[in-house]
Amino acid sequence: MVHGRVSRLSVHDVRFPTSLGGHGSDAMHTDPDYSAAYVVLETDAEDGLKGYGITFTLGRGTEVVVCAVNALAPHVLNKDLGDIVGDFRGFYRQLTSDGQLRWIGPEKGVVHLATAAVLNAVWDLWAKQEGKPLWKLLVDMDPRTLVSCIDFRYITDVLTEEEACEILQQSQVGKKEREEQMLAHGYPAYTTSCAWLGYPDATLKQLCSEALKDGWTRFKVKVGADLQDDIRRCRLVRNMIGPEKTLMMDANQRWDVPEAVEWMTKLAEFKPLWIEEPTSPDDILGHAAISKALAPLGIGVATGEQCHNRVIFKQLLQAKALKFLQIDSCRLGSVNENLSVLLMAKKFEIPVCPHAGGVGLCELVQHLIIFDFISVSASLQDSPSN
Ligand SMILES: C[C@H](O)[C@@H](O)CC(=O)C(=O)O
Ligand SMILES: [Mg+2]
Repeated sequence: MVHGRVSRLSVHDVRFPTSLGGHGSDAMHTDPDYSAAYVVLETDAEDGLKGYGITFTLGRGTEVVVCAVNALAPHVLNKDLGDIVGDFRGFYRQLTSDGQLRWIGPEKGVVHLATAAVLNAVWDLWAKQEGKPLWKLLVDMDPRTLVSCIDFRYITDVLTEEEACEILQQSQVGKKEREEQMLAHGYPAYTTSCAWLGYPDATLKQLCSEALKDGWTRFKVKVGADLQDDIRRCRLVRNMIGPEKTLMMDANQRWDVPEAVEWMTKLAEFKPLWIEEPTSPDDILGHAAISKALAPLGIGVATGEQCHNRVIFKQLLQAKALKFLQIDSCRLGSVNENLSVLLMAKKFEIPVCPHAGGVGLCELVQHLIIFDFISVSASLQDSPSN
């Protein structure tokens, strides 16, 4: 039973100098310092449990997110945890509808990243008080309670609360077996760690051969800055991993729409499963055009790590703009909003392959994707997450 009144919210600016080694670099983020706005919630409960929540940021961006978290703090402080999670939809809406802060959103950008950090901490505290990891808290929750955490505003044209409940009800079949499967074998993953854009070929080769030895079968390569470099690097990786293993490419929003099609046509010989973020994350119709053009080449479009909210995901799905949907545990408004996107993806039969390239993201998103497999999608087809 959840209990306690939130007595303290602290937020820390945590940064790692990853840019020094080119770790995490891509065609748009050439000097990323992996960072996080790190929120800690304390309550007056005697158990002494704390809720920890983060949002992923890069370097100086963290300062701005920390300010936004502090601006949201009054919504959480002195609130009863039972009241928060008892009306989680209302609490989500309270945070995202702050009459002064929503002007700098709404439900997007810095203020939404801050919302994610705060709500991630609330979910963490709830799970800890229940004595379960987050995925298990979600898996064990009855469908009605689960959907009561979701704000359906702006998405009822594609997913109503009733439909969401039906999806969850239908997926009750085989749930126990899928949970056992996850506990025994885990969730399939891919690696991006061999082929950040700032790595010289020698590093790429060494990391790729180590990853092969470690048993990795799916590899993502950063592309988009220079075509000749991309051809050389993709050839190198494809030759090392062989024709059977999976290769993905990620352009991190570098191209215009026609450029994306042209560039990927030249990289098609390396047989990528997907091209990730080929263009602006806001360009829904652009993604749709790229998807249509690349489908005959067997290349799907993946996107989502910088997708602002459920509304943009809704439109990407409606426009058939993506073949792989990449939720991000800290970009959307935490678990609450991610639940709505998982359910929409199920309705459109699009596999979810979470984004996790960033500090803390792998640790967070594994809870969402394990829940997705057990309680929503019930499928591992086309679902490698990193
Ligand atoms: C800046 C980040 O490292 C970004 O490149 C991560 C990413 O796009 C991914 O993992 O995918
Ligand atoms: Mg990416």
